[in-house]
Amino acid sequence: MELGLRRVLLPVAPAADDTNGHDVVDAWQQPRIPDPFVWPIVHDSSETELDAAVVDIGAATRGAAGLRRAVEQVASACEGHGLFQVTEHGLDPALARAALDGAAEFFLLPLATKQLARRTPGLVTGYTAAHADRFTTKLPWKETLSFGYRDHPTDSVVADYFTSNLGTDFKPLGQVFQDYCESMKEVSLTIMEVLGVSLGLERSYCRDFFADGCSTMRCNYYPPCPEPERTLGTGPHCDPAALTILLQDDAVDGLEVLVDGEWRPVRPKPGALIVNIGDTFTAVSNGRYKSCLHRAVVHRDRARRSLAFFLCPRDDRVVRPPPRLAGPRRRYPDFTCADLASFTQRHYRADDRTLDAFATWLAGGPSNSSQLSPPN
Ligand SMILES: C=C1C[C@]23C[C@@]1(O)CC[C@H]2[C@]1(C)CCC[C@@](C)(C(=O)O)[C@H]1[C@@H]3C(=O)O
Ligand SMILES: O=C(O)CCC(=O)C(=O)O
Ligand SMILES: [Fe+2]
Repeated sequence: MELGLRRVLLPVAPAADDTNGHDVVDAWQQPRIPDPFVWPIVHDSSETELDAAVVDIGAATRGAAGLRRAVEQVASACEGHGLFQVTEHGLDPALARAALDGAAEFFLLPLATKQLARRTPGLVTGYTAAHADRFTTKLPWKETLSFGYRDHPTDSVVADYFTSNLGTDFKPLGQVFQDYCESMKEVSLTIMEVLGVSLGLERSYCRDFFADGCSTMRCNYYPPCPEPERTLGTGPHCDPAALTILLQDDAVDGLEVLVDGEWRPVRPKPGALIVNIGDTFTAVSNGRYKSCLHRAVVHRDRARRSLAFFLCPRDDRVVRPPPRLAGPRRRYPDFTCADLASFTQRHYRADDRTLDAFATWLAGGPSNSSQLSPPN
């Protein structure tokens, strides 16, 4: 879907603070990766693909038998590695294609244009090139564009984000992502119904908990890499959100999940969406469901794009397990997603132990700032 972005005029002069951005996009052209992109340890990928359950979410909404099957599948997946695939989700394939193509077009624009939406320090939203504005080591081999989504009766927050940050030339792309986020929100709430039932809760409990939530959409662009074995597109981590719905280029894999000490590639069924549990839902389930530990690898000769929709509750909603799940022992302290976002964006680089580090921080843990300031 050609969105005519190529005719977007460059701003007069790039801003002075864009050196990192230029250094990064220049790195994409080098024959060897610059040192800041070298990750000290990059474990090999397993030959064994992840055996991810394929959940027919459409059948789950049509009757008791479909719901029962879906509940069994998600319970088993979420008590294990925390990832499954969904089919019959209702996402219009043309809209999915338009979103992937639109993201592809955006990332091919001149850096100065992309930096019109550069990330504001302390926030998730905005454009970044390899997070070079935040970190100086273990830089991820990627560019990202992230923006917020919440349902609103009259505002189109995503469409407005694109036009207000990038200009009216981006109105068509903004509308594509507005429509995409609305679809993702509905799919995620349907999945939340199944997750709620699987935890023995009222079918509406989790849907209601997240219905007025504030979500984040992240577009990832992973350029071809001359030394893919020495770096990572996205390092090992658990998503801080409650649930992530990932759409990737059908033909270019890269997502991997740690299972039994192996990094197992995720090969989605064509048309399926990949879903993983995040830290916030681990807390809601009082530790019963596992936040999926995953990473993204890059390729020598192929670019890759992925669209991640992160479902979160309203910023100020207190995250705690319902009484039925709280039981005698609480695994995590009460928190809000505003606290968690502040932690990951200001104090700590989300990784494979974000939730535990966050709980320690909340409890006034080690004041040793070097332990919590973003590692360079
Ligand atoms: C809350 C978030 C922080 C990150 C984006 C996200 O919305 C969910 C995933 C997080 C992240 C991808 C985990 C790995 C490290 C990270 C720095 C990255 O590689 O992008 C994380 C994101 C971030 O911008 O901090
Ligand atoms: O690109 C991928 O496959 C994974 C991206 C991811 O994990 C993230 O953005 O949180
Ligand atoms: Fe992730």
